[in-house]
Amino acid sequence: MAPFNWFNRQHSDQPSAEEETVSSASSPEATAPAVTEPVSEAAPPAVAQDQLAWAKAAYENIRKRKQAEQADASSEPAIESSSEAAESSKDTPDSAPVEVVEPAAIEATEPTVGELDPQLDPQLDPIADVASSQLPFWAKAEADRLERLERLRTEAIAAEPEPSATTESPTAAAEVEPIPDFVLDEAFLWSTEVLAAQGRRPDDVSIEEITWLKRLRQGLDKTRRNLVNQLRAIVGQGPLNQDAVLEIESLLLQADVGIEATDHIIESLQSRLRQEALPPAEAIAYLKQILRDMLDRPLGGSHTLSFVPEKDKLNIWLITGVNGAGKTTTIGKLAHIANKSGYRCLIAAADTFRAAAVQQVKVWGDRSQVEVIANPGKNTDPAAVVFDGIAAAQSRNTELLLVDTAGRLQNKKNLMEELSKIRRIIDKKAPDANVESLLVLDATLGQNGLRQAEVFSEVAKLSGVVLTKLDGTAKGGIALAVVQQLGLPIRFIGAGEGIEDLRPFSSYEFVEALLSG
Ligand SMILES: Nc1nc2c(ncn2[C@@H]2O[C@H](COP(=O)(O)OP(=O)(O)OP(=O)(O)O)[C@@H](O)[C@H]2O)c(=O)[nH]1
Repeated sequence: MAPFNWFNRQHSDQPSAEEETVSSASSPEATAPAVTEPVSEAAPPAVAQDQLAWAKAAYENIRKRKQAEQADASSEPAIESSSEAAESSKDTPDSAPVEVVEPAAIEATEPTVGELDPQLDPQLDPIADVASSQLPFWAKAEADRLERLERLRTEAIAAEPEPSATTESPTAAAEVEPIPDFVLDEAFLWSTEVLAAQGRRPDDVSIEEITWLKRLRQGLDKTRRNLVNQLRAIVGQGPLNQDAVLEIESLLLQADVGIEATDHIIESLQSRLRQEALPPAEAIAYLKQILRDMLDRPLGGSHTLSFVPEKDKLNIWLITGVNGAGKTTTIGKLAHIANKSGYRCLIAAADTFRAAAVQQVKVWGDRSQVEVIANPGKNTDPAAVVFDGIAAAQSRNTELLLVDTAGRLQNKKNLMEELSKIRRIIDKKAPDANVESLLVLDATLGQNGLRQAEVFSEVAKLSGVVLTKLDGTAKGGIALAVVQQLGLPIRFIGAGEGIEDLRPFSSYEFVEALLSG
């Protein structure tokens, strides 16, 4: 299965027709559109049924592609013993076999509604009386989703067997296995909802995309559970009032959203409240719209085409950030995507402060099969490395030159001078190049990361942010704080140490991962 590629629509920042409507009517004053809310937010049964059909089609398409790949692979001579294969699969975490969980076992691991919402009345058993209209909207949505998931498992896994299976005994059909590397769980259903709500077709969805969305959602799991549980308790009390809004304010601050972004969100909510009381489902949908508008605002308020290097032209991306934020890893991931997307790419190892940093960049260059331009001497002038990198790029018609720069914050003045000198070299040596200056920010640092970003934004003429480590303990609110306080767009997010664990940022997917329980 092809990894993420800049030229296919394997990510969702391209607005679908529906989403375009949303973004053009996306001012907070507009009523939150139902069309882009995943069906789990108490959608009418017909939409839920469509969603189930979509999920089944996506699962079936992925399974057919997987089986075709396996058939191709089995027709090639075996090159690894099973132990070697197990060994090699350890190197690429994404391909590490994920347990194939039988539907019954999935039942056991699927958290019940009570587990999801500890503050909820444990007597509530939405599955038992799903028809009951007395249920709060979120409990009904939860029950709908669990019911859909159950049907998805039974219908999708027991779906029509492949033609090869029908020629064998009738029992063969019943033994049609689920996709070996793929768990058909609640996160799968959520991922298909997010992709379907953005106008994607079930036949163009890949395992990588679903895996990515599951990992993003998992990384924000703790924040989401806390936010959603408490939000539901607040909005479940009826129309939002001022006390409720103040409770939401403290929730946002706990999620690392920061004062400025929180104030903006609260003001938007209150201005809507002055117009009319918000029913619970609309309150959460409206809050999502506010967050999406904030995240898209640095892009001019509407969706933008993917942030991709211009073909047949020199693009120079300066990668800045403090040591440990994930700069080198991000350079390796970007080089990998560029290489797989058919760009001629080069890396310039201009973080010469530590010899180990140059060596580390070379390791990622090998992994992504992209050449690294470096000066072996000690304490080489970074600007000289950039000069050599540009010269090499120009002589080879390179399209993307990734420049690893110094990350030390110890001395802001030196850092400023070094980055300014690099920019002067670029402006002089490659005046026609498209230059981006991306700050790599460790999302787990929360507000501390924001202070780092402010320092860099003063010295490095930043044009965007890469948020890393969203698979870790990040609360996620830093994304809103960065766009609100620095006015910088988030261009990519990293959610893992593997070379595939970087995707273009999608405000829609991020907000769904943050707020869709
Ligand atoms: N879990 C997780 N770890 C990450 C991610 N990105 C980077 N890391 C890890 O964070 C650590 C620092 O990453 P580097 O790329 O070396 O960071 P750097 O900014 O280049 O720092 P220096 O190497 O000191 O210059 C490494 O252990 C990476 O594997 C991510 O998205 N998720």
